[in-house]
Amino acid sequence: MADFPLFINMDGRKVMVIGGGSIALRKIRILIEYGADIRMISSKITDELKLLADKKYIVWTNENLTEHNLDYLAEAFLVICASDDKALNKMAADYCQMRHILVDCANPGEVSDCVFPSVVRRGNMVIGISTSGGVPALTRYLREKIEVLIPEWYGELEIELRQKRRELKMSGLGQSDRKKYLRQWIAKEEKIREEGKGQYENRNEEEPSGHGADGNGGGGH
Ligand SMILES: C[C@@]1(CC(=O)O)C2=NC(=C\c3[nH]c(c(CCC(=O)O)c3CC(=O)O)Cc3[nH]c(c(CC(=O)O)c3CCC(=O)O)/C=C3\N/C(=C\2)[C@@H](CCC(=O)O)[C@]3(C)CC(=O)O)/[C@H]1CCC(=O)O
Ligand SMILES: NC(=O)c1ccc[n+]([C@@H]2O[C@H](COP(=O)([O-])OP(=O)(O)OC[C@H]3O[C@@H](n4cnc5c(N)ncnc54)[C@H](O)[C@@H]3O)[C@@H](O)[C@H]2O)c1
Repeated sequence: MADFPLFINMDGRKVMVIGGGSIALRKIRILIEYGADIRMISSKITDELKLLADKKYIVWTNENLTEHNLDYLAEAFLVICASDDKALNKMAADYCQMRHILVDCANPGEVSDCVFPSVVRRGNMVIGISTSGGVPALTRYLREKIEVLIPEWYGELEIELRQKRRELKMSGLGQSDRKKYLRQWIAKEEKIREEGKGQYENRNEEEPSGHGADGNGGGGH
């Protein structure tokens, strides 16, 4: 059965990552972009992860998870099982499921409530792509296709539309009128940006700080 796509506010949510290898690093890099409160448990970790711990992006517990210290997981919102010890990953996943803690296991065939999608991100606008764990290479392939269709300026457009929507709500217009105006506004603003592409890109060069479209969260993993 296909997975249900649910967009979760991860700001300040506790995530426990088990393992300190390449998969843990990949997941942690993604989670940092969404403000999660990241903990990692593993006695051996990569240099990049050590650097992230030193810079306080993550809190590192320098020991291995065992059946005796599974309570490290107790307060987590999400647990990522990314150790190379399959039996340990399974034990941790079972512990989490008993307690209704979300769990994502990096190994195929293990207990998993969720997977990481591939992401096209333009500011607050997020497109998540997944094959429900089936073919990650297809997920990436589709991400690369969709990225071409959605220019960076959609992030800025979303911020402008947010304000417009607020104004429309305060104007006392009914919902169906608001919907009509917003759709017209989106089409108009999109056209302006598409037609003035060159000009628009130059404008961004003059204002390197930009206006909130902070790019793609999916690439390079
Ligand atoms: C989206 C992305 C996010 C991220 O994690 O970075 C992601 N995988 C990405 C890329 C990718 N991963 C792999 C390849 C090589 C091709 C291949 O081998 O297939 C490529 C493609 C490439 O890199 O070109 C290897 C791989 N991946 C998994 C396994 C285990 C298995 O299933 O066997 C193996 C085999 C390991 C082995 O053979 O040892 C499993 C998972 N990978 C997932 C996510 C979840 C399901 C996503 C979905 O529903 O589609 C899940 C279940 C993990 C989870 O639980 O979250 C990221 C795209 C980022 C981007 O946009 O560029
Ligand atoms: N999801 C994916 O995309 C994907 C891709 C490749 C591999 N995998 C699977 O994910 C797992 C991790 O892969 P990797 O490349 O990061 O491996 P890795 O060898 O780079 O890292 C494994 C880490 O697990 C740690 N570890 C081992 N036992 C532990 C314990 N009891 N408690 C805490 N940490 C412990 C090790 O110290 C090490 O840091 C593997 O089992 C692999 O098959 C998943």
